[in-house]
Order: sequence, then structure tokens, then C-alpha cells
Amino acid sequence: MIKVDIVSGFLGAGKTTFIKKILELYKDKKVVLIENEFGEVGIDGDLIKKDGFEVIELQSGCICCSIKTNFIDSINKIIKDINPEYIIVEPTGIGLLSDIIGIFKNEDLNKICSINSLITVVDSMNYIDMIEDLGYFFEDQIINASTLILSKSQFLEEKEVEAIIKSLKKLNKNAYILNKNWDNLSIEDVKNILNNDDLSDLDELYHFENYSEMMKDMTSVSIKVHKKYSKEEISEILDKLNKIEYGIVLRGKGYLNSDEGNIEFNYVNGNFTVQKSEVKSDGKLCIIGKNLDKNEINNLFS
Ligand SMILES: Nc1nc2c(ncn2[C@@H]2O[C@H](COP(=O)(O)OP(=O)(O)OP(=O)(O)O)[C@@H](O)[C@H]2O)c(=O)[nH]1
Repeated sequence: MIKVDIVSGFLGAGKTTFIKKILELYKDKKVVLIENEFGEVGIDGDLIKKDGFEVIELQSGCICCSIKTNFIDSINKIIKDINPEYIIVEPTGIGLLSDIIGIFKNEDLNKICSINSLITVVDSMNYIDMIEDLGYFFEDQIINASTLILSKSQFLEEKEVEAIIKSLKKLNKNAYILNKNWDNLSIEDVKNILNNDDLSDLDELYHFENYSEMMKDMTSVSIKVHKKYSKEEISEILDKLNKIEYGIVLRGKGYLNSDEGNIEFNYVNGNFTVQKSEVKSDGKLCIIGKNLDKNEINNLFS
């Protein structure tokens, strides 16, 4: 049986960052990562591929709905061509965890794959906003997980973190909740999470019904940029992204060229970082949000 680790979590929560830690643990195993991006240009895959891991990128939609068939075909192909010990699945931040579990339970995949862990990364900095704005949708990722890992909690007051944990426990009383600064997260911690994930509740999934309604305004803008930017120029652009004329920007990420070498940026719900990057790229970026004005966003980066 191929073991499947599913790492879900909202846009920019820290899924790829946590998967990099899992890959450290699996470095001597045959492992394939399936990266599902909502945008048309794959961004995260480059970060993992540069370390020599096998990455399959599925873009332009969510594996839980619009590209479900591609996903099942890809898994069958991976099994046939690579036959790995482990498959790690990173759904888009706006995917439904219940649907992804459903695919592994029902689509004949249960004969060859078994779910090893069901992790949802919870972005502490944005949890309160997300739960207020996206409510039931966001709860699908929390209620159906067996481990909830808080990211970025070191940036909050202890009281704020306690409130988040209380809210998470109310939604999912059985999940194991890990609250630890990720800078101190050891391989042993990751091993314990993956080995001890309790998947006993898989038969009773919570399913968010109004998904298509929620998704109808969700859009992405993918841009290939050959221009060189300085870190300051990118910061100035990102600073403007929270203006309503661009739509509601939830997530932005990209690898760009600058005179100082490769740079990468990460934008999550109004906060951003711009830094030197180890990833060599011709220049590409993706912006995800609600009711985005594609022209205005294109103009910003042109
Ligand atoms: N310091 C710190 N930064 C974090 C932590 N978790 C995530 N980040 C940062 O948050 C940003 C987004 O992290 P990713 O791992 O790309 O998030 P993601 O969930 O894979 O994002 P999408 O796939 O776009 O939805 C990056 O800049 C990370 O470095 C954390 O616990 N601590």
C-alpha cells in the first residue's frame, strides 16, 4: 500500500513550508509530491524540485472539483510509472478536504493507497479573519483533519493563540493540535505527527455544501515577468495590493529576477515578505483572490 499524506490549509497558511519538513524526513524514501495550484502557473513546485524530489503539478483549478479527473489519472500514472512508497498531496488553499478524502476512499484508489496522515495547517495570523469571512468553508479543512498545526503563532500574544486553540477544539475535539515555533520543529516532531495520526473518524466527514457558491468570485492572475525588479520596487507594488480597485487579494507569490539575483515574494492577506531566493526562475507570479481586476493587476507588474 502506498501511504498518502494530505497537507491542507488555507492560502498561504504554510503547507509547502511544512511539506519541506516532511520531505526531510522522507529523504531516503521514494516519494512523490502532488502540488495543486489554483492559478495557471505553478509556483511552489520549483521550491521542492530544486531539492531533487519528484513533483507533479496540477494547475488551473482544484483537485476536489474542476480537475478531479486529472488528479485521479495522475495518481494512477504515478503508481504505474514510479510506484512510490509515499505520496504527499498539497491541495489548493481553497480546496475542500472532505472531497479529497472522498476521492481516496471511493475512487478505487483505496485498494492501492491508504491515507497515512490528514494535516491542516492553520495560519494563526489570519485565523480569526478567515473564520469570520469564510466560515463553513474553512471549517471543512479543520473538522476533517486529524492533526492541526498552528503556523506563525510566534507572532501572536499567548492569549490570542489560546483563543485560536479554544476555537479549534470547539470545531474538532479529536484532532491533535500542535503549537510550536516552526524554527524549533524537529524531524522527531514531524515523525511523531505522521506516525501517530489518528484517522478513526474517516467515515463521518463534515462536508461544506455551498462550495460552488463560494468559489464563483474566486479568481487568479498568473503572469510571466521577464523584467528585473529591485526588492524595493516589488515591496511598493505589494503595498498597493490591498487597495479595493484590484479586488480582494488573498494570496500572492512569485519568483522574480533582480540585479541582486533571484528574489521571491509571499503575500498573505495584506502582509508580505520579499527576500533573496534559492530558486532560479525566468520570472513568474500568481495572485489569488475574490473579484480580481486582471487588467489592473497586470498593469501593476508591467
Ligand atoms: N516565520 C514563519 N513563516 C511562515 C510559517 N509558516 C509559513 N510561513 C511563511 O508564510 C508564507 C507562505 O507559506 P507557504 O508554505 O508558501 O504557504 P502555502 O500554504 O503553501 O501557500 P499556498 O500554497 O499558496 O496556499 C511563506 O513566506 C512562509 O515562509 C511559520 O510558521 N513561521
